[in-house]
Amino acid sequence: MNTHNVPVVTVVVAAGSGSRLGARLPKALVELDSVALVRRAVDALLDGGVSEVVVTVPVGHEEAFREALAGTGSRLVHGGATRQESVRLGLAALAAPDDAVVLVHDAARALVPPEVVQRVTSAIVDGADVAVPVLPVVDSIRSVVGGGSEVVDRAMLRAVQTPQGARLGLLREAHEWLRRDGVEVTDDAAACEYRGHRVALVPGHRDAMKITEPVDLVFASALLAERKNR
Ligand SMILES: Nc1ccn([C@@H]2O[C@H](COP(=O)(O)OP(=O)(O)OP(=O)(O)O)[C@@H](O)[C@H]2O)c(=O)n1
Ligand SMILES: C[C@](O)(CO)[C@H](O)COP(=O)(O)O
Repeated sequence: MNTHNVPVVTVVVAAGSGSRLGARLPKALVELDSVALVRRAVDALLDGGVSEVVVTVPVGHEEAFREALAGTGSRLVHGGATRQESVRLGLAALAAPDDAVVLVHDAARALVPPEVVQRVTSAIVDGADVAVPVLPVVDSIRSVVGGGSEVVDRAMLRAVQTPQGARLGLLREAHEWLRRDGVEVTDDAAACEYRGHRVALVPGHRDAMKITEPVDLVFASALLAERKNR
């Protein structure tokens, strides 16, 4: 439920092919325990309090997405050639006012818990320009330099998840600037940072892992089974 006095809206980017997953279908339509990843992602955002949902979809799969999202009130728009382009097209399709909180979420992070959605929303309502959920890095990290490598202090590193939040007007403007300048970034926090905005970090969650390779579906299925015992 949204307890804030501004609308909270979302773009769920689902237009990728999922080449690393290697399924017959676009990745967002692949089912996890009989429910499409995109449906799980949209349901989690609705549980977290969003009121308007735009989903970017690949050309040629509109009907399958419509079926997967039946009853959610989602609007579908075609995505672009990159995630960044899909986000820009999705933002353009939202009807909410510029001061609405917008959350951009990867359909591939299908198991994001609603409390992460709420944390990101609250950070924006409380005044952050941009908010992203993060987790500490658990592996030792090396940076490849010249012919060798060197240790990086992992205490300083965080792995970034979605949803990423901002005010709708601010995020639209950031993406327009990237397009005008021909700059590619990997996420929406970096898009806002390009325009000089400050990024706030909130705690992410292991369940918001990005389903990328076939083994990730096995992990995700195990997480779902474990959730029933929580
Ligand atoms: N042109 C694109 C590319 C990606 N995405 C979305 O961005 C999210 C993160 O991308 P990723 O998980 O890397 O998905 P794919 O690009 O589909 O994967 P791959 O690189 O394995 O092809 C996904 O929900 C994906 O559907 C999108 O909407 N439009
Ligand atoms: C947005 C993201 O999921 C944050 O970790 C990530 O940057 C997407 O990158 P990808 O290369 O499109 O998977």
